[in-house]
Amino acid sequence: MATSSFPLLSFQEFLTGSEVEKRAVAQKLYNAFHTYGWVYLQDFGISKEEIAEMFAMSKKYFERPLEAKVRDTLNDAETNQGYTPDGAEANGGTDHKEKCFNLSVNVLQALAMVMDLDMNYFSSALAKADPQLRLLYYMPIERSIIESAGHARIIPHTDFGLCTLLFQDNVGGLEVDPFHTGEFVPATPIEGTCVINVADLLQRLSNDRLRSTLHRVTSPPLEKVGSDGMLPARYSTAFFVHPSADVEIDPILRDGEAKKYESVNAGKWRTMNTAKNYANILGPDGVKV
Ligand SMILES: O=C(O)CCC(=O)C(=O)O
Ligand SMILES: [Fe+2]
Repeated sequence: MATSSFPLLSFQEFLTGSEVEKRAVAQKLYNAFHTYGWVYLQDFGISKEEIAEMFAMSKKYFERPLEAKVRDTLNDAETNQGYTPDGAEANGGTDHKEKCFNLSVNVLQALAMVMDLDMNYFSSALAKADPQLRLLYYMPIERSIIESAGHARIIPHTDFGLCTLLFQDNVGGLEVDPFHTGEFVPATPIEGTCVINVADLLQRLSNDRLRSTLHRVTSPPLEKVGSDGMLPARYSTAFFVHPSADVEIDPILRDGEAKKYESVNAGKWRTMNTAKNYANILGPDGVKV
């Protein structure tokens, strides 16, 4: 089985174990998020078959003609739904979305346990949430293009919500720079796992105790590159967990700690970041006219 430089954790005992077992998993999760902002989770309550079905649906979606897909192009940063040239956010995966949502609430509840927050803190913050299941398709492309300056399959970024659940196929190319030093480490695909990363709002809420990880997608390992220098297609699915629009994210301080971030409104934060990410297609106001 492939291994990675990042912690790999079974979530089983958090889902079905005793209070003591739950707490032990929660602490490991917190430690991974504190040190790396990144964890591989195993036994998280979504079956291999369900994940395979999600990838099959994604493949079918992207195989449709471009004209059909562009009809659903993202046109409003506040709604933040639609096809974009980099990938797509599509409906039709409700079942999976619900499962991913339950998993994210569990993961956040585990963190709440260690952060001494009310156990319902995150389920309340997500009560009217509109999380997004993003289906990503990276088309086959020449390696020399991806590796030229300023190019990548997805450029280095942090995610801007609370956390992200990520399912990737076995192609590879996802890389993480946990310490923001410019040193990217492969986040190798590991069968039967999903990756969970901390995103900006959780970093702000924890006053930097949890790390929002810089990541990118670039060329996979050389053995995956064709003799013609072409990178194979790559599919992944990201599930972005974001609080309800009316929630204020104000850093939770420990005794004597200085506040590192101003409070932000989650709804405005999401619209602002979506508008910024898609400025090319939405224009400066975040709405296509
Ligand atoms: O495709 C991937 O593995 C990463 C996708 C990602 O980072 C994103 O959509 O924010
Ligand atoms: Fe990301």
